[in-house]
Amino acid sequence: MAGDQAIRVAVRVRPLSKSEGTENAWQIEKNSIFMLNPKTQKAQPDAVFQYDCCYGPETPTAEVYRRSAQSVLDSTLDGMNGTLFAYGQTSSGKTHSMSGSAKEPGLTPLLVNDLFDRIQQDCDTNYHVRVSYLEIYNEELKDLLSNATPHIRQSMTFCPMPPPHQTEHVYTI
Ligand SMILES: Nc1ncnc2c1ncn2[C@@H]1O[C@H](COP(=O)(O)OP(=O)(O)OP(=O)(O)O)[C@@H](O)[C@H]1O
Repeated sequence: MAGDQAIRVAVRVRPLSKSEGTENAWQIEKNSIFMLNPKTQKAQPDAVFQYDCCYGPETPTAEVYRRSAQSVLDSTLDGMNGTLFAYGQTSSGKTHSMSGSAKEPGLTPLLVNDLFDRIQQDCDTNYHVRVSYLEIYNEELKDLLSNATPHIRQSMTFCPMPPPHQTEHVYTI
């Protein structure tokens, strides 16, 4: 558990695409999203949604990681279970936030790099790191690390390997 809550919910709003126009339908203030009246562009006080964190399009993934994901790693290294997942409709930015790109790495590579940095700093402890990568789509489970999806395995090069005497890697497929 990070902080005083077991579950924390953050909202990240992506930039509008060209087809979506230029006028925002919302406004972020602290941890709240206000829906705007389309005519007046003013916040509608009866349409306010509160979350643990709200991020607008200007917030880089590294900041989202620092404020909303790093504490999950902290808790996990303290022996607790932690889960970080993205949820949203198609095109809302899940892949951008979780996987990202070489230019702006997502929460997964940022967390994995952070994990191995911390493992490297702790010479007194043996760590087992297990990785599985699954997709559930239309109620079908796909193993993304199997030989059937080599392009995905090849793309997983973000993780620097620490010296073998410090860490044992067990890839559970
Ligand atoms: N915070 C952001 N900043 C800039 N671009 C973003 C951001 N979030 C998403 N995008 C862009 O919006 C588009 C849709 O995002 P993405 O593919 O991550 O959505 P998704 O939720 O994974 O969609 P799907 O469920 O269909 O796979 C992509 O072109 C992505 O680069």
